[in-house]
Amino acid sequence: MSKVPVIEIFGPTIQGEGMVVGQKTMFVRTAGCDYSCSWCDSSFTWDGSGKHLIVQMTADEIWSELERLGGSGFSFVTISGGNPALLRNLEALIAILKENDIKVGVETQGSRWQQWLYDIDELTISPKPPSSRMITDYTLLSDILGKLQNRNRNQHISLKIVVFNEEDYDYAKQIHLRYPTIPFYLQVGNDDITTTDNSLLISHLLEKYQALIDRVIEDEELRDVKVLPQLHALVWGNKRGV
Ligand SMILES: C[S@@+](CC[C@H](N)C(=O)[O-])C[C@H]1O[C@@H](n2cnc3c(N)ncnc32)[C@H](O)[C@@H]1O
Ligand SMILES: Nc1nc2[nH]cc(C(=O)O)c2c(=O)[nH]1
Ligand code: SF4
Ligand SMILES: [Mg+2]
Repeated sequence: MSKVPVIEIFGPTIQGEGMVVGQKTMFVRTAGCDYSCSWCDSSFTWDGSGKHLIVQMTADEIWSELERLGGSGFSFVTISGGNPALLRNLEALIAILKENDIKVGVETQGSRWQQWLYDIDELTISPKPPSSRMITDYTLLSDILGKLQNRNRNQHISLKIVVFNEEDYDYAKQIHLRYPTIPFYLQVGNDDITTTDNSLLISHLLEKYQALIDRVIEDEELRDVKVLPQLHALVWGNKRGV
């Protein structure tokens, strides 16, 4: 059976971000990314610092670990990374999850296509703004979004842009104008991804959330938008595995 590089499996917890925020879920985090965002809060998946944590696992092994951790107390699994869309082999895991009536969410940046993206119930595509120092390939992004929209299944997709500054805000707006029919989320950027001082971090992130809300309120051009913090950061700070 084919294997995928897994760097952590955790939960049950809640989805802290985006369109299914608050959803009770397990997480499977795959290793490896084709990007290297300047502010990545999961850089251990790709920068070598988490190399010792990577385990090559079959779909059956991942399912067993999910059951061991979550028992029968979950109905949703979120696959994140790194970029899970680098891995064609995730097909087998998604099939097992479906067989067990588990809803599947995926977090990816819209830089790679896989056929199994059609089978994801809640798919978040998160193109990266200028502050990340990554360059968006709009031809590829449009191709991916076009495929997903044409299939018109029981799938929910959304665009989620992390905002750190005014340039990012403008980028987010431009993405929304390009793809106006796709549900659109703005997410507060966490610019202190190493601190362990939770009360300081939380008050800082809440201030940034308020500033982002204020920016949207005054903006008559941005109407159909949801503005969210990373809920898990407000509850647990920068703690890993939650
Ligand atoms: C770690 S990434 C993994 C999935 C995929 N590589 C991606 O970027 O969409 C999961 C989500 O966390 C967001 N994220 C990463 N670092 C962040 C930070 N410092 N502040 C806010 N969101 C962040 C990403 O934009 C993405 O939406
Ligand atoms: N609770 C929780 N929610 C999340 N939403 C997206 C996450 C991610 O790192 O992809 C994440 C995470 O790491 N934890
Ligand atoms: S695309 Fe996602 S995992 Fe990759 S570096 Fe950027 S935020 Fe991190
Ligand atoms: Mg995270």
